[in-house]
Amino acid sequence: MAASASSSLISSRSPLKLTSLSSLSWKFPVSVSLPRHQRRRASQVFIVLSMDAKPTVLVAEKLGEAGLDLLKDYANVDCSYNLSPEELCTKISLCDALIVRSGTKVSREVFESSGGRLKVVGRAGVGIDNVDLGAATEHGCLVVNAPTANTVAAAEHGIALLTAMARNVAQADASIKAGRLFLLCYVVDFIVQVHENVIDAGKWQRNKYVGVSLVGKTLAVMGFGKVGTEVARRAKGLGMHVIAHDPYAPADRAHAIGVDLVSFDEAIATADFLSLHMPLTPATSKILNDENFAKMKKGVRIVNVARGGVIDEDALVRALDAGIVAQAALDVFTVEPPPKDSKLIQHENVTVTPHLGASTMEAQEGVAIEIAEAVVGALRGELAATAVNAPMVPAEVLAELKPYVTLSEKLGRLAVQLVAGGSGVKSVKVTYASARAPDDLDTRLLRAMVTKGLIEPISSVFVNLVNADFTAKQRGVRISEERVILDGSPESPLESIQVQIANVESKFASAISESGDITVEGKVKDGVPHLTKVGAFEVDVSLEGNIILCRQVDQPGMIGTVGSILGEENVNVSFMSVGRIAPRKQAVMAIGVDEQPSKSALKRIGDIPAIEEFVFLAL
Ligand SMILES: NC(=O)c1ccc[n+]([C@@H]2O[C@H](COP(=O)([O-])OP(=O)(O)OC[C@H]3O[C@@H](n4cnc5c(N)ncnc54)[C@H](O)[C@@H]3O)[C@@H](O)[C@H]2O)c1
Ligand SMILES: O=C(O)[C@H](O)COP(=O)(O)O
Repeated sequence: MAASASSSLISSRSPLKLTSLSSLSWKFPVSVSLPRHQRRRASQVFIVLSMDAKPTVLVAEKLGEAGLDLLKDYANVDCSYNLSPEELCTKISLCDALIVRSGTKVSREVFESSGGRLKVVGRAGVGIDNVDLGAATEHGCLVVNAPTANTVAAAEHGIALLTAMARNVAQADASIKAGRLFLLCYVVDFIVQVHENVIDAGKWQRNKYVGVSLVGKTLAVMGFGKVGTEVARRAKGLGMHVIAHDPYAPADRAHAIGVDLVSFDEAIATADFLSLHMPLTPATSKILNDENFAKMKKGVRIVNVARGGVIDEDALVRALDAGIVAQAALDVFTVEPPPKDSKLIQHENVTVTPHLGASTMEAQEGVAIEIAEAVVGALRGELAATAVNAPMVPAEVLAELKPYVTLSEKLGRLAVQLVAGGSGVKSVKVTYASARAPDDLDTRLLRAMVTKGLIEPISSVFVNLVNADFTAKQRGVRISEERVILDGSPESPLESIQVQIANVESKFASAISESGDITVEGKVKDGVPHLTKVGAFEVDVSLEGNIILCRQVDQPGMIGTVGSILGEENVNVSFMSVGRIAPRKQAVMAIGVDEQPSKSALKRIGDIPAIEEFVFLAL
């Protein structure tokens, strides 16, 4: 860099306090109701809500009491079950959060109908296939789930179905009861006596319901995640030989419990029993189909407590009829509830339950607490550990990155305001200088906040961690990241962050660095973000309030001249700093001001003969 760039801090006053949120009206989300300058100050990493009124949480499916109590401590809770899609769309515009289980479709229309107010969708359970994640992300709505509390319940239900199927428990039970019901038709005692013996004998079908043993049989667990692992553990306890297929599971985790990971084809070809525990994704949709049933051992038995859509249900009926599949035990269906005349449901070799995998008292209490905590945390602006459509940043990492999060957003905000009207921002580079190893610094949050800073001042879009990448892409802004690895102590996560906008003109020519890009750089000093470089000029001004940048010929009295104009205009100066190339040559003066100076004040500054250019930047 050509500039030797000495930098001097001239004056410092107490930094600005953030605008209090308490005055903000609850009914209007901050992103809609506030003047932009207030909104910026109030924004948090994630979600912005006022603090003087409670948010509203719509609970659209039955949730355990403990979870409801937690929600009620923080929010107005509207428990409205069995809403039609239209009713849900109508209600949602009055809600900040929505909690569902698997029975409610949270479609694109729901997000569109929310008018931007819906900030969190909480899925009280694992599967999020009923939530349109793409639409949630586009609308900046966080989706959180409760991924752990029902794992054991689902695994236990899988084992219950496995054992019940192998021993025809459901069929035998239904057969005995059906026989007794038939009896009610007979009114004459005498006839009843006679027929009872006949019918009971007919339904007491000990030969028909001879089952198969589990011990020594091969169980293929398809999807070796939380539930699959618990099923495998339990099946080992039943003396089964357990293999698993999961393209993403680490082999050592499987080995640790005596399970071999095998290919899909090997799993389906060798299994006596298949237990399905993968999520429903485009890759797993109808993964058990005619072609794959044909590869299975004749007489295979299948348990599904994952999602109905992973089986081609018509193909399963064909495989059952052909005897390829001896039996199936299903808790989940492509359409829930399935049609009454479904051939699959009616099939005598099929055992069904109405999506009961997670339905134990214990699991439902656990899920309710897990989701209520996640939703309340998200509404408070905390990063959720169970976020589905945003990076999960552990609380301790977040605490450490907090000032850099603010710095990133403000640098983005400054950089974009330096762009001359008419030049489109297309290419932005963020450079992180740090002594930390690259894998020891998660920059996703910082990138998202630079994006927020870049996009919010020039659009009406509310950008947060959820929709930052999507929004940038949609606007054709390419954000690249670079790491500069410094020597020294990796104690603090970052030394500096630089934001460069390429191929644009600047309304403040001095902001263009040697690379030809608008360049601003900042550091965190004593926990406070500072602007430390503009173009080639080193400055030092705390990033609070607003900033005036002036380029001037370095000469005595400039600070006093500008300072007195601002004083006369009742504008409070918080910081002043001059970065110069060499004494008496070009210099950039950065002035931190609490208030926005009037047009006349700015004109008076511009009229100072030594000032060659200046710009006012709102933070
Ligand atoms: N019936 C119920 O009430 C009930 C209850 C809990 C969970 N579930 C469902 O069970 C499934 C598993 O839940 P979980 O909590 O174990 O989830 P999980 O994310 O912990 O595990 C899913 C596993 O599937 C694996 N996987 C992904 N694609 C795969 C593929 N193509 N082939 C094989 N494996 C693949 C993943 O790597 C992961 O290890 C989910 O669909 C969930 O919705 C149902
Ligand atoms: O994905 C899940 O968590 C299970 O399928 C449970 O769904 P449910 O909450 O509707 O019982």
